[in-house]
Amino acid sequence: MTAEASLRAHLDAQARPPGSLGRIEDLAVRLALIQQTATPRADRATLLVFAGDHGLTEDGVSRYPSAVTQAMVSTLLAGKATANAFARAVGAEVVIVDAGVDADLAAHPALVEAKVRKRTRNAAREPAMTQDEVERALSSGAEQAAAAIERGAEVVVLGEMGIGNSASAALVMHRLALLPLADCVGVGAGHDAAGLAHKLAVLTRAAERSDATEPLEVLRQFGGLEIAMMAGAVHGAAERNTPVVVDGFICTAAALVAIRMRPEVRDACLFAHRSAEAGHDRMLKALGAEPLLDLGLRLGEGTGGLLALPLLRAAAALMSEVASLDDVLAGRI
Ligand SMILES: Cc1cc2ncn([C@H]3O[C@H](COP(=O)(O)O)[C@@H](O)[C@H]3O)c2cc1C
Ligand SMILES: O=C(O)c1cccnc1
Repeated sequence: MTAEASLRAHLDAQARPPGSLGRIEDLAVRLALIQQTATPRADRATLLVFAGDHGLTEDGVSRYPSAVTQAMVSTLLAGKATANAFARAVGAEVVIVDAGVDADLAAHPALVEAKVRKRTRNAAREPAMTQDEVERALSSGAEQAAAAIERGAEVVVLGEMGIGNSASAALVMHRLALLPLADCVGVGAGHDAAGLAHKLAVLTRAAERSDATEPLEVLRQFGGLEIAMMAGAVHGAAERNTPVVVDGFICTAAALVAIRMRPEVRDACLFAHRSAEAGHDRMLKALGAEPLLDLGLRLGEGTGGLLALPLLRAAAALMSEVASLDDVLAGRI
């Protein structure tokens, strides 16, 4: 019997009708296969929020100014952002990683200083990163995942904060999912119709600048420092048999890069939710992923990933805490 078949047989023998927990059973099996144990665990979770700024904001791709990134990083460090509230609600450690915020940030116990540079270059005019920068961001992201796992995390949840990053993610999706740019661009943090049309026009110019389709080059041309670090974190977690929870649109674009670079890491990725951002559903389909939740979220920061954590914990508990029907019927409980 394969590992998967024996895990399924274990669930089928439990004191309930076989298959009665639907996709929670699939999730339990996935967790066991990723962690390579019949008794997976998801109690200890770390949310890594990667923060970075984008040169593309110079051309007005976001409704909000770049300075909001730094302001939200301060808010996350003060424990007052939505991600902090959700992390407390579900029980998860929060670590903020400065991947490329366009400001000098004061030291803080919850802040990891990993700045590769202050913001990316403007991808509408030139490659967002150099080869050296993109490689440093990837390896730093892997190091952050490794450090969280070293501290005891059984699950890594990815999140991001970076004004303009839905534009960068749309370009990445366009090139790696091979979908028309208009199908990849959405309102992000909240454009009106004119703002969305302008964003598409700027990104059309960016896309005309390079015909890259190879994942590392797409990341270098169009990505962000926080997107590259999240891709590296997917690699770092997968290498350590640790499930990595993928949040919304921007996070999924990073996972797409990570998976196109190393297809085997797909197995470690758990897709938390279907974002309301236009394009996310198509990107999930391109990855063959069916997310756990569909709540109309479009925030980022890892908020959707945190909301999926209780499902992971229930699925892990299912594997090890439920009696078999044989034991129940034989009066052994
Ligand atoms: C106050 C505020 C808090 C946020 N938290 C996450 N995002 C989200 O919005 C940004 C992406 O949208 P765009 O590409 O349109 O700028 C990212 O920072 C993402 O995490 C926020 C956005 C804002 C304005
Ligand atoms: O889906 C997301 O993660 C998202 C959507 C819009 C803006 N920021 C994040």
